[in-house]
Amino acid sequence: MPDDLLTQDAPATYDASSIEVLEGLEPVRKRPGMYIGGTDERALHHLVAEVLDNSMDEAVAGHANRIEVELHADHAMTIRDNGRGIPIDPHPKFPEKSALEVILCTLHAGGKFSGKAYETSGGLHGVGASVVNALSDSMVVQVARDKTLYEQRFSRGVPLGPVEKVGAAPNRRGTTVTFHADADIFGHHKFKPARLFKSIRSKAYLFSGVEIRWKSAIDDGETPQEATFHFPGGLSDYLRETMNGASTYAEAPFSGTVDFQQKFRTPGKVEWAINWTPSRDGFLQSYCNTVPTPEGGTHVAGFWAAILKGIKAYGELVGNKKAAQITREDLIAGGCALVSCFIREPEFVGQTKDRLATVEAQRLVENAVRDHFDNWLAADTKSAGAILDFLVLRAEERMRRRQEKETQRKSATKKLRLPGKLVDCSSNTREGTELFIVEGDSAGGSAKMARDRKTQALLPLRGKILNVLGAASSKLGSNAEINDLTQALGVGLGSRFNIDDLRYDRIIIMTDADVDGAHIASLLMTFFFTQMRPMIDAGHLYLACPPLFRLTQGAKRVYCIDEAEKNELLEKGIGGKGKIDVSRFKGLGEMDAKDLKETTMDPASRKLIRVTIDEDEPGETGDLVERLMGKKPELRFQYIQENARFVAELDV
Ligand SMILES: Nc1ncnc2c1ncn2[C@@H]1O[C@H](COP(=O)(O)OP(=O)(O)OP(=O)(O)O)[C@@H](O)[C@H]1O
Ligand SMILES: [Mg+2]
Ligand SMILES: [Mg+2]
Repeated sequence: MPDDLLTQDAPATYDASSIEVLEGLEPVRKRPGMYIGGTDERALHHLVAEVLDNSMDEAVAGHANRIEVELHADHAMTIRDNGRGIPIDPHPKFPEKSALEVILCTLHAGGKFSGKAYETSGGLHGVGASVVNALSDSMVVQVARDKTLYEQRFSRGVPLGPVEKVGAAPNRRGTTVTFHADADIFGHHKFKPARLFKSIRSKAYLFSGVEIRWKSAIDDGETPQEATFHFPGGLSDYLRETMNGASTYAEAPFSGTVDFQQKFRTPGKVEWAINWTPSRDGFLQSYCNTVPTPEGGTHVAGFWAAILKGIKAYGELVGNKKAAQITREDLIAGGCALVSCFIREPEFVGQTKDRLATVEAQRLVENAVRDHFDNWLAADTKSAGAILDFLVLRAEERMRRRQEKETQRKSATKKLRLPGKLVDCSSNTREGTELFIVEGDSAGGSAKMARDRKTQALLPLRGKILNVLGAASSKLGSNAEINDLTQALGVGLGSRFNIDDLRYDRIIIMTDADVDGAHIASLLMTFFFTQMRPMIDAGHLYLACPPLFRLTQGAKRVYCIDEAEKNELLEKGIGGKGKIDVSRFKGLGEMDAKDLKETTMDPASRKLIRVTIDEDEPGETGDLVERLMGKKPELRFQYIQENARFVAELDV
């Protein structure tokens, strides 16, 4: 599409009045971590993602079809699109300022809150552009609109002058942002051409309606200094490229696109591609509105649910009884998958948008993929058979391994000296067993009655365990609480840790829903992270989510995780008769066994959070420990709080 065609299509309603202001700018330079997850290399590259995402949003909304990304010799970055251009007319709320200035100098100013100017955008907070501006020692924004070229310059978030007309732009429109990251913030970190190249290329795969041009003045010896990306083949091409010639069970990947509008009468779509291979570990890369979500989220949960249900149903259809044993774990092991969804008003965890939290996405993606998968399996019986056999094999292997461990556990249990206060479960196999690490003895009381004796064990911990990050390893061995814990788990510390010795399937930290509880949980997580990391990697560590409130109305009883949920329910009503009675649990000990079981312990009704670590980014893990254990308790608490609200990775 040539530029002028796009110009004619642009609706007249996208102007300053579509930009809403919710709050003022200030803390970005003081606390960059809050907005871009740190000040390291990953955070630096996130600046480019923010500006590029804004151009991608223009493209996905149908207003731009070309984006140029350029890395200059001085490490400044330019991102240019041929979209509508950021509005430059005076903003209705601040008549003395242009919308451009409001957008770049105000947090929470944006055109993506209402869905009027954009339908399914990656941007949603109205924060990205202003954050990049605040963290750049120089930023120049040029807007070509109405045949005129406008420009405004900034330094560290402060305008150096008003927006000015700098020339004519008869055949051009769009936004050009050039910024230079502030070394006061990012220190010695510099842009890496290879990293930029990779993320830009993936953007082009995610939206075939855009052409992205890459240019770099810096030669790293491996990355092309110029390239043009346009991939009409979308995700299945991307998957083929990513799998890099590995042999696969299906001849062609199972891939497709479903338009939610057509199918469910709601805006958005999902695109996916998956194939299984014997020759490498599986992976899943997920995106929402072209924003990478390395930690997955609801769209990913929906995707795996569709695949799992589909393959099991197919197994039943062809009379393969063993298909019923397949779990999500088996699917993931050799499955290489890409999932990209576009939804309206996505909810992410944090400004770096690592995880999608929109509940709706799970149902939409699952339903969309499920139909297609059933048809695909039925149509290509050769591939379907090969995949089914492979997955059944994986399931059997997994069960055999577990069996071996169970036998080991039995004999290990006899030999082991178990701590006196451990309330063990009666099952003598590891499969399906859980250890609840509970805070305080009083909680232990109701937990004892609430537990399932066969599969649920309890270990009450008294007081706060040693702040192990500060302690030398030699001190660890002499700490009584830590000794009890490692004995109960059946494992050694650090290099002596062997995951096969683990005596339980799930280790669940269950602490009060208050600051102290959060502190203890973070101490424990840090301890596990530094001493028993493979246990976290293999997905054995969980946080329980005890509720904070109980609402009773006549015979009706409901529980709420936090203040917000309580208020919402009080407003909506809970469907009982008479007055609503609110009780707040000060700690686990205040809950009776029935409450505790129903809300926190019973696998049928509880919520659990699986503790995970983002492996991709080396900077990340350090951050986690720092955030959990650093000098600021409020950050720790925030971490727990943020995560405690997220319940997408529900217990099954
Ligand atoms: N390249 C662009 N073309 C057109 N409008 C833009 C462009 N970049 C930014 N905008 C406008 O500026 C607003 C603010 O951008 P900003 O990145 O600060 O927030 P956002 O994209 O709304 O949300 P997020 O903080 O999640 O990125 C956008 O909502 C959009 O209206
Ligand atoms: Mg944005
Ligand atoms: Mg903004």
